[in-house]
Amino acid sequence: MSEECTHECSSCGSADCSDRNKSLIEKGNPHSRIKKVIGIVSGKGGVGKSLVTSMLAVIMKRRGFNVGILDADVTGPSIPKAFGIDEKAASSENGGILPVTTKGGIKVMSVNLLLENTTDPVVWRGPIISGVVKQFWNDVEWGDVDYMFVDMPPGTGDVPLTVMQSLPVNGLVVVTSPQDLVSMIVEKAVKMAAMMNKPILGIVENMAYFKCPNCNEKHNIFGESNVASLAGFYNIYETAQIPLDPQLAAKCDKEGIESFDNDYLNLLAAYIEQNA
Ligand SMILES: Nc1ncnc2c1ncn2[C@@H]1O[C@H](COP(=O)(O)OP(=O)(O)OP(=O)(O)O)[C@@H](O)[C@H]1O
Repeated sequence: MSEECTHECSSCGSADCSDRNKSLIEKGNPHSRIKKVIGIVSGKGGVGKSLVTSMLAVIMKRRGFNVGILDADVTGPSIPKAFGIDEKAASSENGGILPVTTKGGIKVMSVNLLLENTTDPVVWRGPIISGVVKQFWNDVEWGDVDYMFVDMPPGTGDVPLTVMQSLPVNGLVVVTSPQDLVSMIVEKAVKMAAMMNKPILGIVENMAYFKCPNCNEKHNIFGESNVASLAGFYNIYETAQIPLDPQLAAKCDKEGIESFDNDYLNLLAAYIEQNA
């Protein structure tokens, strides 16, 4: 328990109190049986968090598990597009919401599966957005899910904090770009995880290098990587690198992420299976 704890959870400002975090965990839907929850976080937006969430989900599905993706990035939802989902979420006979299942059998819930027009902006304040994420947990009938990947909002603000406190997150994967590593933005995400008592299962350095299709040489466009030293400093065992890859971008942006064929995240997925 934190030294600052006032034993009054509704007004106490201590973010690192384990009792407080436990008490805020949502119950979930009676028709959901979710075994492990893995949050995918980043220090800032646009570094490839949705891409990593989607790839890890696809790998776990290929390994034979029941997989779900809860798109908690409510103002910038990218998951339905990556999987080419056109349909809308339907209501269940129990009055809950049913997730949409991808071609490959992954269950997905995202605000874009509820909006009439997917290009409509979500202009909601933090507490409303946090409420939506809790509804995705409590009102969606997920059924059997071995691994639930949560695409978290970027940064260390109100909504990621609520997600970490409200969902029973077993571990986090931090996604970073090479520039983030230098600017220390990623360390804020790493330190937030420690404050919330959430283990970091791995760091993914995205857009780490470019491999020339002509000469096959690796180019460190943004300089030498220091992901290994950062991971060592914070005792994070597993690191992975994803290069800048136009084919991957095409799959992510044009509805084909389930057909990717690289092994960039295979070791991290195996580590998650063993340790989450
Ligand atoms: N390794 C990569 N190679 C090529 N393009 C990439 C790579 N990683 C991500 N991209 C592209 O960068 C864009 C942003 O990726 P993505 O949506 O996964 O980021 P994000 O961190 O989830 O963003 P946001 O925080 O806005 O939700 C996408 O168009 C994606 O295709």
